[in-house]
Amino acid sequence: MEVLRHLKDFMKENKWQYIVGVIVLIIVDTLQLITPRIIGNVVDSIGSGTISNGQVLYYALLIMIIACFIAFFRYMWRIKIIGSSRVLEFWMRSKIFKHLEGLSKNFFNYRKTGDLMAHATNDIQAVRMAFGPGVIMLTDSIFLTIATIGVMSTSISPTLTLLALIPLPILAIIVTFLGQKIQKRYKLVQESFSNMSDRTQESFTGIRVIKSYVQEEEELLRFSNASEEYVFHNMKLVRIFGFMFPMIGFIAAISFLVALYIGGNMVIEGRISLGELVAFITYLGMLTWPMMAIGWVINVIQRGLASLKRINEILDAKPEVVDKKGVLPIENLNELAMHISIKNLSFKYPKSETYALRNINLDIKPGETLAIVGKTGSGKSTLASLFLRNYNIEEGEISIGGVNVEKIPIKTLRKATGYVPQEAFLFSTTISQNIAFSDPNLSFEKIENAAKTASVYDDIMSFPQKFQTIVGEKGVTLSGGQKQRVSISRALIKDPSILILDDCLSAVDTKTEEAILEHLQDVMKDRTSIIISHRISAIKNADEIIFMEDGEIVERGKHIELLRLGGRYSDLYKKQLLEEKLEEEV
Ligand SMILES: Nc1ncnc2c1ncn2[C@@H]1O[C@H](COP(=O)(O)OP(=O)(O)OP(=O)(O)O)[C@@H](O)[C@H]1O
Repeated sequence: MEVLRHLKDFMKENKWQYIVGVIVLIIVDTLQLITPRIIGNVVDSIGSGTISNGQVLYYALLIMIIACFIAFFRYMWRIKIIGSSRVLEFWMRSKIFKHLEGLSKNFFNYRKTGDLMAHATNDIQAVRMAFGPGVIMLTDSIFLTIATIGVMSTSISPTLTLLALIPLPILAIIVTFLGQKIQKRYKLVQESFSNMSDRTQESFTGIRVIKSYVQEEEELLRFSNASEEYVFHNMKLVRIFGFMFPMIGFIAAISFLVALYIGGNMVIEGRISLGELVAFITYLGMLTWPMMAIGWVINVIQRGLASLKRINEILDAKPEVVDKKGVLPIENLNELAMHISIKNLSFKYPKSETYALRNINLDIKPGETLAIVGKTGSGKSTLASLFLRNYNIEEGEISIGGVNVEKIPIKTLRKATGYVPQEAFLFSTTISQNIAFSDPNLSFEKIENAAKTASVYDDIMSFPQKFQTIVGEKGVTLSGGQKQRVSISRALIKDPSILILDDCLSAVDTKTEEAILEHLQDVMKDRTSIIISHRISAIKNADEIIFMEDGEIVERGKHIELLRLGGRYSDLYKKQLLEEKLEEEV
């Protein structure tokens, strides 16, 4: 089956678990069929007075031994089938996670995190249900139904079987129909739950904004609405369950009624024995479950397949940026001269019609610092992301030491690049682990030095737990500037050949910014730095400054040269000087 293509390896590895599980399940079903027969025979023997006390005890013990075997085999199929479905859940989760990690940045631009989380939870769970309880229900509904009906009609009475079974297909139809309704309502319950959780999380994350805008009452109302909606959908689900179970009981009761009335008459007429009627009624009771299972299994498998299709879509997505044929075996970027050259580079984002970069030409010699300034949306971050090969370059080229970056393994390039993004993202672990993210085995001395270079050492030492301070929700909330500096330390500890600071000093005051840049000059003296900033004070010492507008370089040169030019850069500088002066006066 096409839809199972991504599960081939799992099926190969676990095929025997399922085969053994299903065989054991069939053994259990068969054993279950023996007990009513024994009870029937005992009843008949008691009726005719042809059985002794010892024989009754013997049959009772036999039933007990069968029950023990059934218990043991039930344990076995549970381990084999339900256990394998849990392994499948783990296996799929790891596969999806690994696959997502390998996809290019563009994939995540168009997918909501919530949707990906849903695939990782609800969809995987639905597939697990199909491969666990689904397999059991399918086996039971096929085997138990056929075998029980077979035994009832061949060994007791085909007419009675036919008449007593008439209501049971209605049971299967009702369970199928209501099962679909339950799925729909269950989905609504899940959606309203996720909506309520989102609301709660957002309220607590934004509590400062809520309080400062005195929106507590309104927020409470919004939360109550979400909570009420959750209760409303849950009640609808409860109602359907409330209807379904008595309905099942009612239909099963009609079957019993038919069996008792017609079967009772047959006993009176001597066409079947009393023991056979007792066995028949027990078999009938056993049939209720597979009849319900038929209804459930259709839904469980339908849902599982739909989820598997959604998961397949993710697993079929191919990373857009990969090492192409002819990539050179460069393990360390330092094997190349660090001369970066950009020629006629133009770039459009995938699915975008407009150019984010137009005809960029640059030359950055080893050890030099390139600074990029410009209005928001002018293409600064885009240029930085192309150094990291987050996207494929379609027009023009970037080369390092004369080698086109497409010929350098992506891993080598990214390992050698220290990238600090605009939004400082820290993991919810210790500061020390955040800084040593690229290599957990780095010495503490290196971690300290990286923190010193990024001027965050004193801040860290002022926390009670120092470098062991947990960052984020469960720990200390770092200020924006502290986060930015920890994230700079994380890039510096890599000892990068190229350092890219993407407007990552915006939350740091001018003095600290100067201190960081001074330290960086020492650390990066033989390496290349690219600094993107809105603040001219941060970049005025750069070897080359480019001013970007609408994806183009509109001015370029050193600070002094650009001031002399009297263009956009010089205007921006004057504006910022004025702002600084005003701030000082205030
Ligand atoms: N993933 C994306 N898909 C499509 N267009 C994008 C994407 N990211 C950015 N853009 C567009 O590309 C242009 C350049 O964006 P970029 O982020 O490079 O600007 P920037 O100069 O770094 O801005 P800022 O200073 O505000 O960070 C903008 O018009 C932006 O809307």
